[in-house]
Amino acid sequence: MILSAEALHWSARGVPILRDVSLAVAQGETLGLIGPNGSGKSTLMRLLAGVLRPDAGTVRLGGRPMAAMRRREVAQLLALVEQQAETADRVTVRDAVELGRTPWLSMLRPWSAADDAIVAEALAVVEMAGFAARDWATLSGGERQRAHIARALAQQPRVLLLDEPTNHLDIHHQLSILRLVETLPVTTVVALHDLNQALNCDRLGVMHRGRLVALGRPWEVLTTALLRDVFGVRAAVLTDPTDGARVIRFHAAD
Ligand SMILES: Nc1ncnc2c1ncn2[C@@H]1O[C@H](COP(=O)(O)OP(=O)(O)OP(=O)(O)O)[C@@H](O)[C@H]1O
Repeated sequence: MILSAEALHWSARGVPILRDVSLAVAQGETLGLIGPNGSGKSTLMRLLAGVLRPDAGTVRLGGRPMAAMRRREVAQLLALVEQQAETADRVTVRDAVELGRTPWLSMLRPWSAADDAIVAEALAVVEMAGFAARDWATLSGGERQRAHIARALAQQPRVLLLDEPTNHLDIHHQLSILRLVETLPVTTVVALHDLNQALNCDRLGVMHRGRLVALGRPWEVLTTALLRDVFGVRAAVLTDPTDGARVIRFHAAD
């Protein structure tokens, strides 16, 4: 398993936020994390990324306890794109994306043309090549989100953690980012609110009140009973006549 969590607990000022969460993500897999607002998705992402330390339990990256790894080692293997992540300094988009190369640079391995190429490629795949010289502060919310993803890609991680990556994006860019996530040769954990988009993940984990209450293949997890009990909605499954794909339509619970 490339990334795993065993019995994670995390509290904020004595209030339990995450309780007894265990999961394992296989190499190359896309695991979707879903759950209502405040259910613990972002907290779990931050624990998996090593940004937060669990009060109890262990996160392993490539089989090794993350707590025993150096920050640089973790950053060479794993990148996190947080929700509403901000870059406060006055920088260009290219500067911000170049930061993704930091874990790979050293006195013996200074910036090179290869790094320029990696940064250019990362900007291109999120359709931001034309924005490289722009001031970060002038970007729209969706352009920032795509530039943050470019920064994470420039890091060339083996594991990519994306917290609501389609937030702020128009429908074209939502679909292109999700397609990118599916096709990237990396292991991905992605928190999503759109349950129809989540259906494309290999597996889904469902957070509810700080616990992981379901984990499995999307159609096995998203039962009408779970949608009612966890999300408080009534669901109807429809079939798209153009390609036979199933989609879920949601109604307020009766
Ligand atoms: N540092 C903190 N101090 C106090 N409470 C916190 C802290 N961090 C998170 N929480 C609380 O923990 C709960 C889980 O938050 P989290 O951000 O993980 O939820 P989420 O599932 O990502 O929600 P959303 O879908 O709204 O983004 C929330 O009730 C939140 O208010």
